Amino acid sequence: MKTFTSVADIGSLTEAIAEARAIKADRFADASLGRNRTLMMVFFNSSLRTRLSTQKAALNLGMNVIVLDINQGAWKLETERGVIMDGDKPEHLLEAIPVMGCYADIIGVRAFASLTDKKADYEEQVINQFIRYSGRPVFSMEAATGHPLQAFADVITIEEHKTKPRPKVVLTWAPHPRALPQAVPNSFAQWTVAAGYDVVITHPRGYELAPEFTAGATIEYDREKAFSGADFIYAKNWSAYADPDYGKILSTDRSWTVDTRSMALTDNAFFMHCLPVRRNMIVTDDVIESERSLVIPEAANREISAQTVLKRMLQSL
Ligand SMILES: NCCC[C@H](NC(=O)CCC(=O)O)C(=O)O
Ligand SMILES: NC(=O)OP(=O)(O)O
Repeated sequence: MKTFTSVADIGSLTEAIAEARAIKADRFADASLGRNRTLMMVFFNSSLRTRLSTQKAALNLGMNVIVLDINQGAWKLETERGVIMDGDKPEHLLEAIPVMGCYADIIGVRAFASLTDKKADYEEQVINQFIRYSGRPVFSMEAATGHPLQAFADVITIEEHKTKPRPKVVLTWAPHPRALPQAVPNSFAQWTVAAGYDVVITHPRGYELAPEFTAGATIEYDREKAFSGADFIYAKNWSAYADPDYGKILSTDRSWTVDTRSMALTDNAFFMHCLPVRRNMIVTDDVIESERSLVIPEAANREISAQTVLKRMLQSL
């Protein structure tokens, strides 16, 4: 595997899930595969889980790991070509990327959406430059439009907890005080449809996601109807995708907060969220602390999704 940015890169999802479960059963089976190989993780944005779980996965495979926080200690990077660099950014991505490629065998990139330039975001201009100019296999640690390591971990988690072959999986928008990217819901929709689940997406009008990510899912504006009979509730905030409101907050309606009343509409559903989560905005304390909450198992499976991807990339070197 040379790139990992979308579900298409993983090939057969059934095989990938089986491989992930085998890795989980014996995570040190390939402890020498990464010997003398270096993972470089490049962060343009903050992280807790991705940083720790991906490093842990690399260590399980015997790799060395370098972490670069672009906004803490590195030169500020210009990302656009043609800009006269007389401002506050001393280095251009077009030099920085091949330099990073000199020191790494595999590169992971976290670069969130700007939420101001929809074209640049949906063309994935930052991670695509890494793919083009680093000369190394590159994987997304959440880029502008997707978070595939999270969605892969979420699908592994659903596989571990489902009690029917085709569970009803509901992605629900929930309120948040800041404008957040569409990356997590985009990937969650893409991967759960690929996994063959009955996928329903519910949100206030105006929050429609990009159709290329939601194809195969049902959009249900009636939240009660969406929650009815659900086996899994996956909550997430995102900002508007549709023009002219791209990147904007259209609602902070707290009647969309997931609480015990809305969970009572479901078929005793599990609650899921990628974390970090704002309690009592996205979900109440009671629901996230309930025995049906899967937020910690999801985070634990981030090590497994990362290890599956790194293993395949190491095998391709
Ligand atoms: N990687 C998981 C989510 C990352 C990001 N959340 C955030 O930025 C939350 C920040 C806050 O709550 O202020 C997102 O939604 O894409
Ligand atoms: N879920 C997730 O990606 O968490 P971090 O942003 O903390 O890495």
